[in-house]
Amino acid sequence: MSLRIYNTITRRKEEFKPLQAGIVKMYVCGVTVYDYCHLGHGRAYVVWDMVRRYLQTKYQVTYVQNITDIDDKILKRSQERGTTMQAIADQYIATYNEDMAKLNIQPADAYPRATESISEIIKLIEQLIKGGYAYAAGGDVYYAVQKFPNYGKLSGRKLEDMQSGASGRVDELEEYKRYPFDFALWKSAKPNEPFWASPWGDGRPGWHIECSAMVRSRLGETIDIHAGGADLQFPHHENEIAQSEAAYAKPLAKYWMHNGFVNIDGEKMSKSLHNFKTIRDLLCHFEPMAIRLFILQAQYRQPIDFTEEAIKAATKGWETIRDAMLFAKDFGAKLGWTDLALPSRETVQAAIVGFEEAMDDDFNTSVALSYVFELAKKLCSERNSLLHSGSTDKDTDVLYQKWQALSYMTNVLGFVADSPTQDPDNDESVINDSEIEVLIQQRREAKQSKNYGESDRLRNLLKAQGITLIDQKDGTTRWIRD
Ligand SMILES: Nc1ncnc2c1ncn2[C@@H]1O[C@H](COP(=O)(O)OP(=O)(O)OP(=O)(O)O)[C@@H](O)[C@H]1O
Ligand SMILES: [Zn+2]
Repeated sequence: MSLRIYNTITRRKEEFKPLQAGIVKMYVCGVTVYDYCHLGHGRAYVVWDMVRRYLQTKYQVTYVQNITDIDDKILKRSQERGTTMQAIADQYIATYNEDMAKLNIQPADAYPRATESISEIIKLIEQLIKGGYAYAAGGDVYYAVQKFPNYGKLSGRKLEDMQSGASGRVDELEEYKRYPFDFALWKSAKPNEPFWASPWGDGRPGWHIECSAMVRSRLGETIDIHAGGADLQFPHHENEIAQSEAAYAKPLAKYWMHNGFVNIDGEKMSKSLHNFKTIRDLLCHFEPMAIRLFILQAQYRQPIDFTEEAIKAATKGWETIRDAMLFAKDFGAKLGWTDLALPSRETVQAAIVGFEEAMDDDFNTSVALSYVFELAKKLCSERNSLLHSGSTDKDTDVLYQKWQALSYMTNVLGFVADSPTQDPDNDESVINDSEIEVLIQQRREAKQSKNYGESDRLRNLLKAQGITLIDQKDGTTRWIRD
């Protein structure tokens, strides 16, 4: 069987055929950097990492993921903290990288930042104005959605229906818009905001245009896979299509992929709903690979309900996989195994047929994991007999083949069994002073907005990491390490 991918734009599973033989160009929409990542973000990037790893077994993959470092939310956070947008962005890019490394997500081949792509963005906007798809008004530039006949082709929304369902209100900051669903490509500078010079005056780019410009500059006019969370289908990806396809008259991407949400009590985990668990918080209680397993137990398009019990259950599952992965390290010498390196696909091909069929069926990791568990349980039962009686009555060559197949599959799914050796003086799992200050500041903001649940959560989070807070009479907070 060959790989089939559910393509959001055609609404069906299609055989995957890259544009150019042997090569895959993949672009994933990245985070807006103004806070710690939560489990929903973790899911998105674990899923795209798994897709990338599986594609890497057959193709040469170039994976680009942008960083949105210009945005109202980043600006607001920088004003609250009395610092610059860049300082906020740098801080949360660093914490993003730390969290994702713990989940064993491979770094992207490039992480273009919006602030570093301004000239490409301006060029693209100029091209859209020239083509009659965009208009400048009052220092802003808007995309005229009615000029793009295919508007709505990804999300299946029609402008007529959207219009009858809309209240007709126009954002007061976008007063120059001619039509309610037009969207900003460039926003004129407001007082105390960072800005860049442009042919339309000082200002900053809108969100959607950055991805169109970065796909073009990093990967080209048409790419193989464009991916992101299901909430990005509309308006973000719809608008990216409108921009890029109007400018270059070519499809932006051949396959559009979208991951399902992590929900809590039936609602999307999100910062704005205050119902989120940060990856950092979860890593205080759970092993990173248990979180990775929790995410991959579901097929990537299905919703996942977050509960602590479900991650506890995934922890048990992970321990079985981990012990089986470590089988060769623990017993290989005793059994006379000499080659403990990761096997090639050719070596294990016959033993991974079911696993690959599941992965070929739109990356069905839920079924693929059943093949991992089948082998892991067998290896763990041998592990028990080796631990208790010091020997096994099984054919050691057969056991070796099982271990090789398991190693191959777990590697494709991105699991690592060895906990990284830690230098106690440079232990990333120990919260550092600046991270403590950030959490104290967040707690102060939570208290100011009378969100006492959140302020208690932050106090407990710090307590769990051995940090005790002492509130002072003057409103400041001191802290000590236990
Ligand atoms: N609960 C979730 N489940 C799965 N994916 C999510 C979830 N929340 C965000 N994502 C995905 O994470 C990626 C980065 O999201 P982004 O930084 O834009 O945050 P966001 O969607 O605004 O999150 P929030 O709603 O919490 O502010 C996007 O692809 C988004 O779809
Ligand atoms: Zn994007």
